[in-house]
Amino acid sequence: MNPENTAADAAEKARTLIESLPWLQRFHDQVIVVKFGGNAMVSPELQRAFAEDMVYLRYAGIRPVVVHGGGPQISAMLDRLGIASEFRGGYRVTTPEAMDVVRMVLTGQVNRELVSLINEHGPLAAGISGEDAGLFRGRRRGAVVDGVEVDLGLVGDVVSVDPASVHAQLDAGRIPVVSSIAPDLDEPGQSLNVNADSAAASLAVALGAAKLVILTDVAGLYRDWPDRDSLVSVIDVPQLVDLLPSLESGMIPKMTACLEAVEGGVAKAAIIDGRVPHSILLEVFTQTGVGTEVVPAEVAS
Ligand SMILES: Nc1ncnc2c1ncn2[C@@H]1O[C@H](COP(=O)(O)OP(=O)(O)O)[C@@H](O)[C@H]1O
Ligand SMILES: CC(=O)N[C@@H](CCC(=O)OP(=O)(O)O)C(=O)O
Repeated sequence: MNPENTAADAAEKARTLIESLPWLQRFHDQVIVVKFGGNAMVSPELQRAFAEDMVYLRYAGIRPVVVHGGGPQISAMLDRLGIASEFRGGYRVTTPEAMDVVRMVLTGQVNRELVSLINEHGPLAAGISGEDAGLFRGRRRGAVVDGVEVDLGLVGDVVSVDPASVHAQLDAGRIPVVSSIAPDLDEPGQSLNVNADSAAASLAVALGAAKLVILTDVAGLYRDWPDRDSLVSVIDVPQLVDLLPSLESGMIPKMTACLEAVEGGVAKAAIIDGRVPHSILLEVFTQTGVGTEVVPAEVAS
């Protein structure tokens, strides 16, 4: 082996490590809410890398909070059970029969799997359903599709958050892993299906998070989807408000969530490619970040 190459490699590694110093300082003891989308958790390797990243953030002195999705996993279970389901405006039309499956898959399956993957590194993760300890309270919502109001069934928005249970886990040094189900404020005993991007934004605001990071299965937001040359690296709130009506399907709840988070005081929301292992480490610890960042107007201008 050439000793000069070895020295150059070592210098490069040291540069990469030291580049993280300002971010370690910036995010020390800060909450970062990470939304892990169902489409980003498609392989065991990606799930494993995600669990490692959460443990890495925790030992780097950051307070990660995970909110997970599971849309494809819910669809697969509904298919197996022969229950029809469709998406309107990016949201799943949820019948009472489908609601039982949504809750079973999110809280009973996906949440458990993520908790146990993180806990392979030590007893760090604690699963919390949005229904536990009054964490979320929801209200039914519809959607407007092509100018027409659509009934989504048992789909809700989070209208209030009591973050005490999440704070308690964070203060105990744990990594909370949250599923996006909310009790219906208007109908006791009824649960609502909340889009996980939207639940993550509500939680990020309530926790006063420094950042919301959404992992999905594309490199970020494309201005002219599906034109791969139109990836947006930074967009501010007024620009996003202008763009939102032209967006389609899964990007509608995602970008609405980023908007709500930043308008609610979260300094930055990022959409990044969860198919790239460890992409969140690059987003948190490097100057340039990856994917699309949503920032308040005064930061971008
Ligand atoms: N403008 C856009 N930019 C990027 N992706 C888009 C856009 N419009 C629609 N999409 C679609 O949104 C999908 C991501 O949303 P979704 O499937 O709900 O992901 P997740 O399960 O991570 O929440 C992408 O895979 C892509 O097909
Ligand atoms: C209302 C609504 O659409 N809820 C979602 C909840 C899961 C989710 O958001 O999962 P992803 O993040 O993987 O898309 C659903 O039923 O699929």
